[in-house]
Amino acid sequence: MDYLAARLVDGKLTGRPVEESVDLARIEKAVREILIAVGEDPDRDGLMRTPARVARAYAELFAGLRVDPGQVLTTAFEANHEEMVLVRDIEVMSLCEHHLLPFRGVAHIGYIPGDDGRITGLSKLARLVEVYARRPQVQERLTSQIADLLMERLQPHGVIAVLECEHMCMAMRGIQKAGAKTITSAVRGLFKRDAKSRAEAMTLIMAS
Ligand SMILES: Nc1nc2c(ncn2[C@@H]2O[C@H](COP(=O)(O)OP(=O)(O)OP(=O)(O)O)[C@@H](O)[C@H]2O)c(=O)[nH]1
Ligand SMILES: [Zn+2]
Repeated sequence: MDYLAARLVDGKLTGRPVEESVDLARIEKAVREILIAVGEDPDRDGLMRTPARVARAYAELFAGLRVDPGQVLTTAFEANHEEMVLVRDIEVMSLCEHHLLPFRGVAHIGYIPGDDGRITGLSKLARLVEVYARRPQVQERLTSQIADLLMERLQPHGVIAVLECEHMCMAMRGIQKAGAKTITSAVRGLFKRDAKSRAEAMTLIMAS
């Protein structure tokens, strides 16, 4: 099942399409207005169905607003693993909340399991990124939300989240600097207290 075309209810994915929970008609109306405002003819052939398409696209792109991120981390295993777990290069695609233009790049997420050795499924880290990324975002908040939820739900010794993204609002418009990468990090627990652990994680993250 396509995760983004579904909703999490009580920790289970339901087949309910995200379209059901956004006001498609209202988005359509707004997009039609935008087309008129920029000097286009919303009734010409190529644009006739655009407001409806954009509405469906937004329903998908903002699907994370209607998903409880905590539900993503319900699967945890007792593994007695006490060393760092790090998943690198998780694809990130989001929309900046200032311009509603995309920013994209990668996330690297690491954690050191807590005393109970509890770990989560690796895919859950990517799902967590997805839930928070599919909302109007700023990269800093996206980064800290990921770290904070992992700390809260997994109760590990520490979490580190590093995101490297390119923002289309800096590339396509405004200052027009394509290729500039923004790197944000959120360190929690042991990674914050212990420079050696943090350096070890950063070395693994930055290794190509
Ligand atoms: N900190 C942060 N800034 C962001 C992010 N995404 C976009 N921005 C910035 O948000 C700022 C909004 O600035 P404003 O001056 O209010 O808007 P603007 O006139 O469109 O700004 P310019 O992009 O400089 O033309 C810009 O500097 C963007 O580069 C993000 O994820 N984090
Ligand atoms: Zn922006």
